[in-house]
Amino acid sequence: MYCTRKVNDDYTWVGADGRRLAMFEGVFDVPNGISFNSYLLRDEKTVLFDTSDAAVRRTFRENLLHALEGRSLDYVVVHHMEPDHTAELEELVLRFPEVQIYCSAMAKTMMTQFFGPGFQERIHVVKEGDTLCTGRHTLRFIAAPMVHWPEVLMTYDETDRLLLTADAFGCFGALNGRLFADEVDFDRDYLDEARRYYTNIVGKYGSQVQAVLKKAAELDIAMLLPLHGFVWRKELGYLLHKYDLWSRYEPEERGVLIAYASVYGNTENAANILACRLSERGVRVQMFDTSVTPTSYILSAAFRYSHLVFAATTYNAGVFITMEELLHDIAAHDLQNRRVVLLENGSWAPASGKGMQKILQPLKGWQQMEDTFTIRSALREDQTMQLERLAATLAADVQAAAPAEEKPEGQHRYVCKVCGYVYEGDSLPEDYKCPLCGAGAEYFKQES
Ligand SMILES: Cc1cc2nc3c(=O)[nH]c(=O)nc-3n(C[C@H](O)[C@H](O)[C@H](O)COP(=O)(O)O)c2cc1C
Repeated sequence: MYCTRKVNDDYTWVGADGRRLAMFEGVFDVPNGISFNSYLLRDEKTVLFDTSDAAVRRTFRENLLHALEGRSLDYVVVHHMEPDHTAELEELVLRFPEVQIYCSAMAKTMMTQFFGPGFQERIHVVKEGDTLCTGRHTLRFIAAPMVHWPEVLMTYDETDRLLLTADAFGCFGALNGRLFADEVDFDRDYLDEARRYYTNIVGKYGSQVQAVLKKAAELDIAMLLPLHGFVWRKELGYLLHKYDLWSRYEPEERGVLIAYASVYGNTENAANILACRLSERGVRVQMFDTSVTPTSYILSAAFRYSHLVFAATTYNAGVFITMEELLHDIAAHDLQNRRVVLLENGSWAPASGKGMQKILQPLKGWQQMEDTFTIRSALREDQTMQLERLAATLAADVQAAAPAEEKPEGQHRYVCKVCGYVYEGDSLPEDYKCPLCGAGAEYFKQES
C-alpha cells in the first residue's frame, strides 16, 4: 500500500525508507536506515524528480502510481546518476513509454553506460540556466558539478521557490513518517548524522559546495528538497550555515577530538589521561578507539572540532593499521585548518609519530602544536607531568577565543543556538526574530 507525504499543494514525496542496508554506498553503516527521496510535481504536466534505490522499489512504485492518480508521467528529471537514485529508470520507461528525461550532458553519457543506448531518443540535455515550463510552474536548472558527482544538476522551481538539491543537504537516518526537519529535534537527534553524511560523501568537494552556496544565495528559497533525509521549510539558515562552515573546512566547535590506536591498552591509557586533564580544564573532548569505530564517525568528528589528537602504537615500523587508514581518509577528504597533537608508542623503535606526520604534513592549514609525545611501551610516572603540561597547552589553545572586542558598558551578546547569529545590545527584545534563520528569542542564549 502507498505511503506518501505532501510537500505542498503540487509536490508529493514518493520516496521510501531503507532500513535493512548493511552498508550505504558499500562503506557507510546506516544503523538508523536512510531515506531515498523522490518527488512528484503535478501541474499541467507531471514531473518526477529522480527515482529510488532498488532496495525500496516496491514502495516507490506504489507511491508514484498513487500520486499520479491515474495520469501518465510526462517528464523525469535526473539530477544525479548514482544508482541509489536511478535504479527505477528502466522500469519507468517501460511503464510510461512517452516519458521524456531531462538531465545534464554528462548524465546522458552515464545513462548509456549504465543502461545501454535505449533511452537516448527520449533524453533532453539541459544545462545551467535552462528552464522547463510545466504549466503554472517554471523549473530552472542549476549545475552543481562534484556535489558529489560531475553530472549533478539541481532544480529551482521559480513558482513555489523550492530548490531540489540532489544529494546536497541530505542526512543519514530513515524519516520514520516525518518529512520535514521541523518535525524532529534536528539539532539533538540528526545533526551528527547530517555531518557524517556530508563529511564522508561530499566533504572532499568544499570549493564546489561553496560554489553552490553562492548560487543558492541569489535565490529566494522557501524549501530545500534533498535526495536523502528531511525537507527543510523553516530555519534554512541553520543548515546553510553548517554547509558553509563544513565546506570552508572551518571547525564547528572549539574542542578536542582524541582518536587512538592501541593493541594492549598502554597508548589508550595515555589518551585517557589526556582526556581527563582536558576535561578538568573545561575543554569539550570526544574520544574514539580506531580499532572499533568505523572511520566515517571519526572523520565527521574531525570536521567538527578545532583540535585533533592522534595517538598510535608503532606497528611493524609503521603506524597502526586502523590509525593509518583513518589519517589517509582524512587526507583524502582534504580537511584543512586544524591544530594537531601526536602521541606515539613503540617498544623498541617508535615510528608511528613520523608516519602520522608524513600523512598530515601536506594538508592545508594543519599545524602540529608540540613535538610528538613518545611512549616506550607504557607511560612512565615522570611522563604524567609532561602529559599534564601538554593538556594545559592544548586547553589554552582551544580556549583562546577571539579577543573580546571592547564593548560599551551594559552591552550583552546573545547567540542564536540555531544558526550562530550574534545579536548585541543591552537586552534582547521578547519578540526578536533571528534575521538569518528566523528563530525566535527563545532560541537565543546570552553569552556575556
Ligand atoms: C604486532 C605488533 C607490532 C609492533 N611493531 C612495533 C615496531 O615495529 N616498533 C616498535 O617500536 N614497537 C612495535 N610494537 C609495540 C607497540 O608499538 C607498543 O609499544 C605496544 O603494543 C604497547 O602499546 P599498546 O599497549 O598501546 O599496544 C608492536 C606491537 C605489536 C602488537
